[in-house]
Amino acid sequence: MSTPESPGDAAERSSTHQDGFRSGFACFVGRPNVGKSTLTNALVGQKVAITSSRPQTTRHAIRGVVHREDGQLVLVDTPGLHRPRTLLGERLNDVVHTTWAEVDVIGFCVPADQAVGPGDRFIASELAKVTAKTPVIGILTKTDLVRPEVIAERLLALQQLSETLGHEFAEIVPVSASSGHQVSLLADLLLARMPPGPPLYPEGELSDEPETTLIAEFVREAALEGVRDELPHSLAVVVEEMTPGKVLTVRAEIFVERDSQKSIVIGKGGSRLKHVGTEARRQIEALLGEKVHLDLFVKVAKDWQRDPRQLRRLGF
Ligand SMILES: Nc1nc2c(ncn2[C@@H]2O[C@H](COP(=O)(O)OP(=O)(O)OP(=O)(O)O)[C@@H](O)[C@H]2O)c(=O)[nH]1
Repeated sequence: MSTPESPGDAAERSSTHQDGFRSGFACFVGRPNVGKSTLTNALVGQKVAITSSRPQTTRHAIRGVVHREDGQLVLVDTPGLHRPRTLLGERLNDVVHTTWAEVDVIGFCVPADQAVGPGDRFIASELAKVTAKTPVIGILTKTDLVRPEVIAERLLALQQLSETLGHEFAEIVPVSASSGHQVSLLADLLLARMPPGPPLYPEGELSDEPETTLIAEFVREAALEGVRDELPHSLAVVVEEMTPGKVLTVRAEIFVERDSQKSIVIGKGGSRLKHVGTEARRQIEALLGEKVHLDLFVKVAKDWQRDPRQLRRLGF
């Protein structure tokens, strides 16, 4: 993983690409759990965003890069937009708004297995404030979960959201990230909205997210596994240190809000934490392509979601 090349490098590189090459940024918006991260992964073809069956797990704008013959699509994965109740909630919404203002196209995701509702209309009205000029593609996700008649019904309901959006959708497309149905069509439609330009990232780059952030997300995902009901959103992970050696040693701290949560994460005699470590280590090794020794520590940071100082320390 590296930073994008400098503009000079990009200009030089463009001469080796054919005319008509397009490149730019896209992001997906939608209620929590509608399948934005899964769709990002399906488009990129490798696990970069964190998926989970619980809402609000994507906290960072993780980028995946789709490399194609005719263009390059940089995908920005935002947190779920929600009505803010805590400082963390407000910060997450700011991240979303900033992202919308910067991208070339927005994919508005609505799941096929649920009716269009107030949550979707809320997002459409938020989008209306920012996206008068940005094309919005309506995406019906998870089409594998419902019958064709339902898909038709939902597509109609999705189209009607354009009234709240204030302008027509640039396209409307049903997809399934799980089966792969129409995923490459979606890539075509997104790419068509990119301006002409050279690749922004070297070939082979899939994610611009710093490795430490991805590693922290792997640990967080493993720590939440099986105890999501007890620890919905009160868990944060910071990678404190990565020390090269015979094996790379990674030291990470898991922050919880209360002592009771600390014992849940650790488990009887440390058994759960050990399992979390094994699971996260497997993913980190796959990411880095080398053997890793993972040291995990669990700490209590009281009410970190409401404390600006702690939020900064935890990277928000
Ligand atoms: N059957 C089916 N399930 C899907 C599909 N896409 C996503 N899912 C499931 O839906 C759940 C939520 O998916 P995510 O990709 O995490 O959703 P998200 O919109 O990124 O969620 P947040 O990060 O909370 O905003 C997961 O359990 C996925 O496995 C799909 O195409 N078909």
